[in-house]
Amino acid sequence: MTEFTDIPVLDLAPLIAGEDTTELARAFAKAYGETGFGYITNHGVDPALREAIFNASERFHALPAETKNAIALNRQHRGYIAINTSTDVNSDLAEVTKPNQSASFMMMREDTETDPEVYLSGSNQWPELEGFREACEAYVTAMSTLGRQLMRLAFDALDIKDKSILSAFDTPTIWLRLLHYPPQSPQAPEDLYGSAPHKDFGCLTLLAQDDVGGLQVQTPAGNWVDAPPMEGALVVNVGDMLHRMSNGCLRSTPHRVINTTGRERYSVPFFFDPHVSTDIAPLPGTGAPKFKPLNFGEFLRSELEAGYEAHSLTKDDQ
Ligand SMILES: O=C(O)CCC(=O)C(=O)O
Ligand SMILES: [Fe+2]
Repeated sequence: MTEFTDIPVLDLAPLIAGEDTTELARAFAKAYGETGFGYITNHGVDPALREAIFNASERFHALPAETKNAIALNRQHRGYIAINTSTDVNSDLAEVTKPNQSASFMMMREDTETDPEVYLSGSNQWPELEGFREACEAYVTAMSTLGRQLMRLAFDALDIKDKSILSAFDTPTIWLRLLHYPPQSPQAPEDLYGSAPHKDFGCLTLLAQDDVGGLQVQTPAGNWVDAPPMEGALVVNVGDMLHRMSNGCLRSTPHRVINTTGRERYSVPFFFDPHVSTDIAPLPGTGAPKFKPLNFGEFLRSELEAGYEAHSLTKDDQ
């Protein structure tokens, strides 16, 4: 694998303008084949939506603990995760013994009802906070549009002729995560993380971060490269499912957050994944399959249940 020292930048202007994307697709293949991370500029998302989501996040995290805990994370994986309650139990990248030094609000697709046949279907838990739900929904609408455009670009980059798989993203599985990282003491133990080393398990993550910094990306040689804030840009990375679909051509790269800046940090990852009924397998045209097919819903169930149990246990301990 090619070693890297910085995170590439991709200008999305031709894609957003509906112009020729041949060069962009080539740049995408290189960036995500080598680094698995990129800064996306000229992505077309209204800066006002970004401002509104950060404002909503700050107001949410400033609410009293009991108000936030009233909507604690449920089995549909929606709601509030308090600090010191989420340990990355599935991490095979580091021995993670201490819970993440961050708190978050998780929103998923807003379904009108919970369908027992569809894992994670349901409605969200909303706090009583004026304008909060509206800000989340408007942001998610814009990011879902961008997510679809980026998935198409990814398949172009892989030279996939039959793009019928795109219909798996018509009713996508999404998470909007409003993260708050308090400052960590520079004297904190080395294995205390804002977010412990992990790979994202889905297809694409579109991350907005404030101006504080703290995100780091691991190189093939095991070094950590900073992914500092870039004004107006989104940090986009590939997760394990797109890695499998691409038959290993696009990388799912480990990353972590350590916030020793002395400042509070807010970030907003948006996870864009296919419907839970989707079977994930190397796509035709990517060569002899290196991965066995798996069902996304079943995969999520095994991934999330372990985390949920660990999270509930920590909560009860407090
Ligand atoms: O806060 C960040 O910058 C990254 C968060 C992250 O990696 C995640 O939520 O998966
Ligand atoms: Fe992540």
